[in-house]
Amino acid sequence: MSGEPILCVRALEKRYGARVGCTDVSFDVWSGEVMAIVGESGSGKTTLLNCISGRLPPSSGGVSYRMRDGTLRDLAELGEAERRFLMRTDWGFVHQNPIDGLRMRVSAGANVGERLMAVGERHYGRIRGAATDWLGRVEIDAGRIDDQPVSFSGGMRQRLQIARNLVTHPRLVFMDEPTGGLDVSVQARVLDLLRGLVADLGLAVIIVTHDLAVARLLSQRMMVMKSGRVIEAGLTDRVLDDPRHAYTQLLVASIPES
Ligand SMILES: Nc1ncnc2c1ncn2[C@@H]1O[C@H](COP(=O)(O)OP(=O)(O)OP(=O)(O)O)[C@@H](O)[C@H]1O
Repeated sequence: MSGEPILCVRALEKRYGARVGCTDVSFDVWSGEVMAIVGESGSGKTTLLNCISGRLPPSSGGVSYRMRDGTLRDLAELGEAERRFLMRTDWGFVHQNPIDGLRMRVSAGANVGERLMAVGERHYGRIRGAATDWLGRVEIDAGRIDDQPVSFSGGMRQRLQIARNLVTHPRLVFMDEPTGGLDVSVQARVLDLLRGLVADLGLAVIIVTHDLAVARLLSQRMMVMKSGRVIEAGLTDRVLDDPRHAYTQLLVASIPES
């Protein structure tokens, strides 16, 4: 983590009519760091993630992203084609439910290969080779390359969704409760895998989770949200070991002893 931030969020607010989704949120993210956004249901995590990933227009405030050429661009000023290109190439989005991030009726290999084709790769052998390589990296047997994800377990589907996102070497990946829908034993394996890949690839990651154990395992920094606001932010170990805000203390105290 060095140099200039890859993402800058300033005074971001999203309202749904009179209801506040999130408000007064400002932070930066650097390459190679994982930032967790934690908080209870309804605290505004998903709203914030959707605003900063360009999926939802903020009511006010802004988000800027550092392009590969080093320029910092205001997302609101990008054209639709530029925004779509970013989403296909530089960014990834891992959904809680793999069904939202995969095409369930095309093969696993095509799910991975499709993202490569979207960035201009046309050579069948190279696409197949990259898909095989990525299935291996997410610990899916290469023999399943022609199977559709409908025949996969929940954990395999999630690992396939991760491969589909990472094959284009994105620089920034958004994750919305990536292990939320999985059994505990399966969660551990997916978390382990994510941790290794994020470190290997030097990705910037913004991950939404209500699970402080997931934040502890994956993130270096975290933000705690309550009623749409960030009430505490800092290094993950500091926030979890020495929470300053009464609400964070409550959240930390409610983690079951293992
Ligand atoms: N489409 C919507 N229309 C109206 N209000 C909404 C909408 N989406 C979210 N909200 C409200 O905005 C606030 C923040 O919700 P949000 O879904 O961002 O929280 P969250 O922390 O992600 O919760 P969860 O973990 O349950 O998804 C809540 O009060 C919610 O009711």
